[in-house]
Amino acid sequence: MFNVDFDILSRNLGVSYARLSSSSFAAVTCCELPKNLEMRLLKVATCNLNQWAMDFDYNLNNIKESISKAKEAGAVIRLGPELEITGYGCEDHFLELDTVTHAWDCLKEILVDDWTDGILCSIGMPVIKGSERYNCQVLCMNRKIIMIRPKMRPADGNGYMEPRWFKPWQQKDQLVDFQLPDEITAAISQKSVPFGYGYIQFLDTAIAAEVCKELFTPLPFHDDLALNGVEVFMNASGSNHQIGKALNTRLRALIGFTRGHGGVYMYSNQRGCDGGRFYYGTQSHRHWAYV
Ligand SMILES: NC(=O)CC[C@H](N)C(=O)O
Repeated sequence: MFNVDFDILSRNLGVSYARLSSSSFAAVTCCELPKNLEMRLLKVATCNLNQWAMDFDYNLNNIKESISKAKEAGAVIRLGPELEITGYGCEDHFLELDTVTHAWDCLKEILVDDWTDGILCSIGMPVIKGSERYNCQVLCMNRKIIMIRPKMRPADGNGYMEPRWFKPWQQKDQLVDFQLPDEITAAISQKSVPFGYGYIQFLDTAIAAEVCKELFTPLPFHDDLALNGVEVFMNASGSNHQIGKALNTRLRALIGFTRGHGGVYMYSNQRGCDGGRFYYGTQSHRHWAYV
C-alpha cells in the first residue's frame, strides 16, 4: 500500500503507534478484532442515546446499557453519539474544568470493569490537552484506551457554537502522545495514548472515527482514510432535527460516501432533547457497499 515507518512509542499499551512516511496521517496498529462468525462477518452497533446535559450518572448508565445490548447482539464495534458522557448540550458548562474531570471519572468506570472486553467502543467526551479543550471520540477496547480522535471541523452557525467551547484539532499529519490523567493511569495501568487524526489498523480490517459535521464538509478526511484502506467509519453525531434532514442530508451523504468508497459507514446520533437548545434527530444508520 505504502511504506510504513513504524515508530513504536507505546509498548505499555500493547499497541504500536505508527507514523506513515509517505502519507499525511497515522495509524495505530492493534490486535485482532474479535470475530463473531466463521464467515468473518463484522457485526456493528450504532447506539442513539437520549442523554441529558450534565447528568453524568444517567448518561453513564445509558452508555453501559447500550454496550450490554451491543454485546448481546454479537457486535464487536459499539458507537455512541457525540459527547455522550456529558451530553451534547452542556453549553458553557463545557468551560468548567469539573465537566471534563467528571467525564474522565465516568470513562474510568467503564474501563475498570468488563464493559469493553471484546468490543471496540467509541465514546464521546470532552478532553483537555495542553490548555485547549477538544471534542473527542475516545476509542477503547479490552480495558485500554487505544486512541483519542479530536474533532477537526467544529459545528458553527445554525444554532451551533462549538468554537466557543472547543478548539478544532489541526495537525493532520500526525498522532501525538497524550498523557492520560493520573487517576486513569492508576486505574488501568496505561500512561499515554495516541491522540489526533489517524485510524486503527487491526489484523483484518482498519477502522476510523469521524465526528458529526466532518461527514458533510468539503475535502472530507474520510476520502484519504478510505484510500489508505480504512473500511469501517464510525460517525458520532449531535445533529439537530430539521424537516427533511434525515433523508435528504444524512442518508444521501452516507449512501454517496459508501457508493464511492465501499466499506461500512456507521452513524450514531443523540435522541430527543437534552436540556440544551436542540431537539436531536433520532436516526442511526449504518450503510455499506462493496466496490
Ligand atoms: N454536531 C455537529 O457537528 C452538527 C453538524 C451539522 N450541523 C448537523 O446538524 O449534522
